[in-house]
Amino acid sequence: MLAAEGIAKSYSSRPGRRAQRQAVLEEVTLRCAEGECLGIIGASGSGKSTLGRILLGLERPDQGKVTIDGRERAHRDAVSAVFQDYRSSIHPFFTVRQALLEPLRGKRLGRAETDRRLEEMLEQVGLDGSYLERYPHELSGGQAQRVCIARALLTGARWIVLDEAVSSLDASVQAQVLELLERIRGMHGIGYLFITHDLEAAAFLCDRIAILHEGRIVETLARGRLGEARHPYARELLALFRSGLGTGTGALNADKEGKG
Ligand SMILES: Nc1ncnc2c1ncn2[C@@H]1O[C@H](COP(=O)(O)OP(=O)(O)OP(=O)(O)O)[C@@H](O)[C@H]1O
Repeated sequence: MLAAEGIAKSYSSRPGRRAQRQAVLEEVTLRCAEGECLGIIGASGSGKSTLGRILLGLERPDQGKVTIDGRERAHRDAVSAVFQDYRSSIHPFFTVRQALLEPLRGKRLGRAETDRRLEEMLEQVGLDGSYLERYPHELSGGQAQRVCIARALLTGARWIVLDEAVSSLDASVQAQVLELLERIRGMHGIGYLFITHDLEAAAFLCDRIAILHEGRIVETLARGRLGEARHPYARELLALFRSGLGTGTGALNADKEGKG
């Protein structure tokens, strides 16, 4: 179980000035079981990416803790990430092979075993061995994001933080990558923390959706129970979604609330 308990984080809102701090997260508590997909949805500036970085161990909270199976500071290897900006996520001078080798460093695999793993992983994300020698600029956005997903899986992590991981892709490519993520979750039993502003995408992929508003999780809803939201902000968000004014891709054919 990946858990965050009582997370608080603030930043200095005016660097150099004294005691001017902006509270970004307050009392955030969540749990994500292995193999579960927990959506974290909220407007721009609500603190989603900050929470993602804390879950990844890239930043430390001012208060609270992140635990894996009850242990603190165990998350560095257990949690991996795929970010929105797939282009800068892969070093521009690295081939796909070099990018995918990064998480295997220190694993002492022979050349043949390494190649086998890389090709197998590429196939799992819908590419093949012919992509190994390509550079990032020779990939489409969807292909580059598939490489980032393959790299996250090669780390052997038990959870992946997907921070707006499909948001920069065209609508039809978004739908393909979401379907890929769902398939991979079934194959690997890996958990996702799916950070998004897109309720349609979250409703497609996630088992539960936590609604972040002004740094607090105001409500967490199971996918089939989105209609039961009680918090005014959650109800507003869902009403926008239903009226088609939400930020959804419009590319998904899923039965949003009934699926699963
Ligand atoms: N390192 C930092 N230093 C100072 N302020 C920061 C830092 N990181 C984030 N913030 C501030 O914290 C708030 C939340 O930012 P965050 O990126 O977590 O929000 P978000 O919900 O992911 O937004 P978006 O959807 O626009 O990416 C913002 O007001 C942002 O300016």
